[in-house]
Amino acid sequence: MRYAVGTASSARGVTEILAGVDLTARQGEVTVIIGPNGAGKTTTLSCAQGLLRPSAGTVQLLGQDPYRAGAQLRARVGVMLQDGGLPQSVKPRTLLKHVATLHRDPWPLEDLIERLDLSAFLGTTIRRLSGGQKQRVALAAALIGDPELVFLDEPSAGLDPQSRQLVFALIEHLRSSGIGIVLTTHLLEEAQHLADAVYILKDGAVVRHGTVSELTGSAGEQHSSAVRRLSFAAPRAVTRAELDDAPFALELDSHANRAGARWGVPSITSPADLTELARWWERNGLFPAEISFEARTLEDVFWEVSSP
Ligand SMILES: Nc1ncnc2c1ncn2[C@@H]1O[C@H](COP(=O)(O)OP(=O)(O)OP(=O)(O)O)[C@@H](O)[C@H]1O
Repeated sequence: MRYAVGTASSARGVTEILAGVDLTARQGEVTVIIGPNGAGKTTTLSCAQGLLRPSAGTVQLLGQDPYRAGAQLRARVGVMLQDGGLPQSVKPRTLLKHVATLHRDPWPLEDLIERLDLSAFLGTTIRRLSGGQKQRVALAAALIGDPELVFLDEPSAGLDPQSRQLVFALIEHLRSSGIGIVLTTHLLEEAQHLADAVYILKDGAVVRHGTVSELTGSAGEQHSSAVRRLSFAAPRAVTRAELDDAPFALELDSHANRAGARWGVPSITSPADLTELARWWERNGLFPAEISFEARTLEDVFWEVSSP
């Protein structure tokens, strides 16, 4: 699957929402779109699915223009919308059975029920389900046709940790079966865990894209690929004069208690930087109670690119 959207607009062609979205998603991969509220994630998915027609640019879905394509293309694609889009007065089993009959070779219903742990509420009217239960039914409805690719708009929003694990496992199963998955999420840990490719959208444009390791290794012009984040627990409060003497900007990670505070040093790029920091500890008699060292996360990159 490939699609590139130059500019998209509403059906009346008056509102420019996307300008600068060039995105390719591949079969057998999880492509994750992240970005602040209103960045254009749902609009990008709507263009890709053929629900909106871009006023400029091209969109290709499984080699076809999704806006003009017919039912045959739609049958190959699974879609889970942000608001669920489920009929409220039917029961999940009835709905899933019905959707299955619309497809030539549906996903075995009992297997999907088990994977998403739906059995306890299959006979309850959808209107009466909890948000997380509805979410899982919506995911099952997107998958029952055994699609070649799926679009999932915030699939884990509102799920409890157990249900989220089920959804993660199912997404990994889809990937290993060669299905393409395009999803949006606000959970950056989830994105980091699942994504083969990440696109960060801001104000209707892609501002960064790449694999998680590409993004966490190189985002931000001032950072080299060796950037790590070090944090340490100070044995006591650090004075203003000591802070002024520090070789790097220190960030307060947690508030001071009797044992001192936890400080972050975001810009350690070499052993020489570490030596300088250790000299500062030595000069000030600050032998840390604990030190940890972490690679930057997708969340760090997200904050860098989304801060004004
Ligand atoms: N039909 C429309 N007409 C006018 N403006 C729209 C339309 N649809 C979306 N927008 C605007 O376009 C922008 C992008 O919306 P979109 O729903 O794609 O964002 P999003 O990244 O999915 O946000 P969220 O994280 O809140 O779901 C928003 O400012 C929204 O108000």
